[in-house]
Amino acid sequence: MSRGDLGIVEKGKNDLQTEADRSAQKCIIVSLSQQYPNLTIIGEEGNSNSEVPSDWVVTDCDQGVLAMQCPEEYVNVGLKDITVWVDPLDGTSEYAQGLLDHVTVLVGLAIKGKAVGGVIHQPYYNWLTDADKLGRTIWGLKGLGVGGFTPRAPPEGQLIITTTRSHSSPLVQEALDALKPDTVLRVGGAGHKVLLLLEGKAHAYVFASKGCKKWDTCAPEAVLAASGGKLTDIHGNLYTYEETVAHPNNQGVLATAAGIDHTSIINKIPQRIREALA
Ligand SMILES: Nc1ncnc2c1ncn2[C@@H]1O[C@H](COP(=O)(O)O)[C@@H](O)[C@H]1OP(=O)(O)O
Ligand SMILES: [Mg+2]
Ligand SMILES: [Mg+2]
Ligand SMILES: [Mg+2]
Repeated sequence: MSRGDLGIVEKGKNDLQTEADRSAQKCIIVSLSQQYPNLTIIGEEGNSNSEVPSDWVVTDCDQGVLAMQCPEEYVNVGLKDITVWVDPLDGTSEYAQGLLDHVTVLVGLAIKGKAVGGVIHQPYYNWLTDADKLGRTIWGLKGLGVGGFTPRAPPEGQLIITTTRSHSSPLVQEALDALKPDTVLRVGGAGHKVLLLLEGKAHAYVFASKGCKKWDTCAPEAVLAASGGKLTDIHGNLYTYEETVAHPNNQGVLATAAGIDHTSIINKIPQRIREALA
């Protein structure tokens, strides 16, 4: 970004990759693989086993998190049960347009195919308002809770929905119309939208479209679940995250904040949309 050249590569229609996506992925994958050899890690930007500068490699752990009691159900988990899903830069389209606070870095942890843990790092949080306090890191583990931030409930008596700003379609709009929201917040990134749910700025995240992939939803799903919320496909089914699963989330995304009735929102999705995303 500061070099003035993002190194953009077009991977497909409305699907960019920048040098930041490539570099962040190398940093995360090399760091995790050095600390945990043989860990299965799947990153959005393909294989990244290349050399990286030594000061990119993270060799320490968060002592505050390590000091916590590991929930009983994870004590005996083996390395082969774990799949880590890395989205090194979520919200690339917005990043390329300079909407930097839409960007997050997502690391999701699945055990036997279930999304149970995740980190959502927002590197440019506060960039326009308080540059001295730039960035924040939110993590969650089902059974333990959310750290780095205190979730807040969305306002009662209204429905605020967050959705895509750069990947809309007539079907996406039709789903929103059916839900009759008071307000629609169109922002970039799956991580950013789930942060809006955690912050109490939106009640639901609705994306009745293909396009998101497993690395977009694994960490957000786990952090949201750790806070009491829920992320599923448009039919209300959980995605699974085992190593062999297909990457695309072809049945869309529907997520709700803690305390919001997920099923009642699912039930308002018109049949026509369900069939289109069957
Ligand atoms: N059609 C698509 N092609 C590629 N990526 C998509 C598409 N739709 C959604 N995504 C990914 O899901 C994220 C959330 O979607 P949206 O911002 O449209 O709500 C996007 O930032 C992008 O992740 P990424 O930026 O990591 O490539
Ligand atoms: Mg991408
Ligand atoms: Mg993404
Ligand atoms: Mg990405």
